[in-house]
Amino acid sequence: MEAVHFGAGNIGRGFIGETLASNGFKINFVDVNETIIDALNQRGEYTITLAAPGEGKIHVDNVDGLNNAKNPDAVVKAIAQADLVTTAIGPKILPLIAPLIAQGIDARRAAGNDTAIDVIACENMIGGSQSLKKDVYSHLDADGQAFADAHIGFPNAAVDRIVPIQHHDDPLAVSVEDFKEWVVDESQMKNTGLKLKTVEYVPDLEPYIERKLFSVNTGHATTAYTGKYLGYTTIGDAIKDDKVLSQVEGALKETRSLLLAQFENFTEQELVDYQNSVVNRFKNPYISDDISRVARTPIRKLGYDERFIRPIRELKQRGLNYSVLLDTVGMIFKYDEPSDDESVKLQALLKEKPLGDVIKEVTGVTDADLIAEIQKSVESK
Ligand SMILES: NC(=O)c1ccc[n+]([C@@H]2O[C@H](COP(=O)([O-])OP(=O)(O)OC[C@H]3O[C@@H](n4cnc5c(N)ncnc54)[C@H](O)[C@@H]3O)[C@@H](O)[C@H]2O)c1
Ligand SMILES: O=P(O)(O)OC[C@@H](O)[C@@H](O)[C@H](O)[C@H](O)CO
Repeated sequence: MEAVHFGAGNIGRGFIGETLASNGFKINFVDVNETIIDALNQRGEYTITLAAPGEGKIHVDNVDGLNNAKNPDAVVKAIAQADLVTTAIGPKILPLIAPLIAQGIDARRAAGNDTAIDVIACENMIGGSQSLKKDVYSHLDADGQAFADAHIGFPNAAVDRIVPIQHHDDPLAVSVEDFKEWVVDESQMKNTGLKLKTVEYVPDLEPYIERKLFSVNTGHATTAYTGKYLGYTTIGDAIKDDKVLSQVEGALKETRSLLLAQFENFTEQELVDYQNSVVNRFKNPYISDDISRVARTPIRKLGYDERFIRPIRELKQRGLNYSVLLDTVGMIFKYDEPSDDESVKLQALLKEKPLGDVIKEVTGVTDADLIAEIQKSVESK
């Protein structure tokens, strides 16, 4: 079996690659990073190290690399023959790879390959694969869309494993935490006969992606932005500070109350245990994770359906408390990191325009009361 995986970065090599290889796939990694693609082609294998006691090794082989900037035709050809397509490339990049996936689908149609296949976006976002589907469909004509309706699934997914920026001489080496979780919405699959070992298939992903995004990612981002505000540079150092820890616990208590109000899938105790284990993962002494990675792209993280604004909106709608989340949003607007284009853009916007306008622009919030509350939070920092 062959998989085409877009994004040979941290989570791509450090989690998706491991899972696909252990399920017997040959993996065609697609990326624009020449160093990584060349190394994959030269060696056809790489090693994952577990950032845990004993530092166990996982060997991934039967891999190669395709450079989509230099050789897009090879990517189209690979999709035409693939049994599975996955991505871990970042939400903002999905629209950029959609034309190639559409061409791959057209190539399957032209070759009469009507074997069902799924395209799974493994990104930190709600509705990632379905959002990619929209982008892909905008590059297909009516016949291509009908073919895709019949044979190509875009099941949403949630993936969870902390994989920091890597600092090794070997460009393929990747150090990851032991914990891993990959959940797929089986109701949106077309190739239901292909279920990967160690991946969980659920009839409705919403509770799982929201539990993940509003626990792991809200908690992680709260650690990062509060940590940066207090002068830290790594997640491990920040979470040792009681002020940071109590901000994280407060934010998670608020998202927990929302998850409990929304879903019947989890008991309060299950959510407490889940969120405690999440916070313990941030304390993992075997990992050094830069705040600049976890806080990256602050404008994306302030988005309408993202890890702060969505729970705040939904808590407000239910009359539940969101004061710690709101306080953290104030710190995101202060996030000033010259190496991060979105941070630079946000700080420039704040200089150019009235605060209320910037809040509307980046969060998409239209509720005047909530805009005023966010404004007050930013001004308090
Ligand atoms: N790292 C984690 O802990 C983690 C965990 C779960 C989910 N995620 C999600 O996975 C996605 C990737 O995150 P990451 O940490 O692996 O990032 P990363 O930067 O390490 O990897 C992204 C890869 O995409 C490649 N890329 C960028 N633009 C491209 C293009 N136009 N065409 C082809 N390749 C391109 C980059 O070269 C890079 O190798 C994000 O959505 C992230 O939220 C990350
Ligand atoms: O990848 P982002 O920028 O959406 O979020 C940064 C981190 O919180 C994230 O990558 C986590 O490490 C990951 O989601 C853990 O599963």
